[in-house]
Amino acid sequence: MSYTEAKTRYAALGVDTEKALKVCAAKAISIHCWQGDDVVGFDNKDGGAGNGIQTTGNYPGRARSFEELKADFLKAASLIPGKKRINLHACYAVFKPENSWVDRNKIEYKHFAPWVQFAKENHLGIDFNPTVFSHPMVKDGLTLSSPDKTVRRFWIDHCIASRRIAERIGEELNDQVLNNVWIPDGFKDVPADRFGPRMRLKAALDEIFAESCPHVIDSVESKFFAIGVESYTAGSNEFYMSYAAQHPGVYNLLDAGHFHPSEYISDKIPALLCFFDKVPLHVTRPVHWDSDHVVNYTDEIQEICKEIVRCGALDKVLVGLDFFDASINRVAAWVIGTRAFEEALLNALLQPDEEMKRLQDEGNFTKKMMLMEQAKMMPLSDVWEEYCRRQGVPGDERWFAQIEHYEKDVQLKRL
Ligand SMILES: C[C@H](O)[C@H](O)[C@@H](O)C(=O)CO
Ligand SMILES: [Mn+2]
Repeated sequence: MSYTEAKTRYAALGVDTEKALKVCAAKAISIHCWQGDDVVGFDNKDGGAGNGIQTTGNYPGRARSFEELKADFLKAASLIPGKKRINLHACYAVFKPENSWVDRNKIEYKHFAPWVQFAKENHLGIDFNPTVFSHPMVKDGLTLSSPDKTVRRFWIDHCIASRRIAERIGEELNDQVLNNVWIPDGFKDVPADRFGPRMRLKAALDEIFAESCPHVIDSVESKFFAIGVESYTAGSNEFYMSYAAQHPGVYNLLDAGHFHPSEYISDKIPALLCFFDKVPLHVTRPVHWDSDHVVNYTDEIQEICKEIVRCGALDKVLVGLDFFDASINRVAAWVIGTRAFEEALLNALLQPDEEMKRLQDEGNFTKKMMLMEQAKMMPLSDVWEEYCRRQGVPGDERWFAQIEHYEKDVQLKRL
């Protein structure tokens, strides 16, 4: 079927494909830089991801420097339709002879100015994160909730420094920058004290968020469990949700992989939208105990996008991606995951939502179900191809040939 025929088919359901194409293209997706190098960063050359975070796989061609990461990111971006931001972690500070290495509690805007230049050159927004892992100051698995004052001080100073950097990035780009705090703190086994670490974390957050940063949107990211912290995490969902509810301007970030395996963030989005004017997300694909597989076009990704659209919340839900897979080509992983999200977003924009809501409110659940099922059979792929054509990227699997060439000509030469 051609786009013109698809347009007519959708119009019969009351769906305007032209509007969907425009809205989809305007929604910015924050693409995480850390997929390109297995969350290693530039501030700890001999180290890798650790102390609360783990990447598995040994596929060749990992980006090892600022130049390589930028090149890989641009290659991926050239194959992805839609508006893009780049999500940076503090461990991606760019150290140069004139801006030599400093520890994380001493980082400054100058270490990220090269990223801002990159963003300006490529029309990207930027988001930011303090890096509270992969560092010797993670003591006994704890950071901001540690009983050791020196440990807490180090990480509070790092988070304050990160927030100031995010503020300056926002000033430079004349934009709002999401600055998201995630910490790995928790216990493998049943804790003797669950309250103390959370009270220390609460006090640390109060210090971190004390300064006014008008260009920063603050968020805190909960996690239910991880390998090595199976029994308890200090930053649980209830903890951060309550913190955000009491601190206007701080938001509870929902990571799709950080909940009980049968809990879905698609249902949490409309719940939070009843109370918060922003809902930041980490879109990822959980598989059993792992929270960070590459996003695919799954039922839950489709539901997440449907909720964003149905709630009229495209401006309120801040979409960031969060996956890292070192077992496949890392640039392809970016492209597959981000395109999958874009496909799901376009699909969500093509649903006959008004009609289905009306049927639900009238109690006509039979017809609502019929329409919901019918919508699954609509010619999404023709609209997708048209979207990609207008965005100047391949609509079908032909993008992959470009990755194969890039792998051969660039990535494999890094060995
Ligand atoms: C690198 C990210 O900050 C990290 O993935 C975090 O967001 C997370 O989800 C940890 O599981
Ligand atoms: Mn996350």
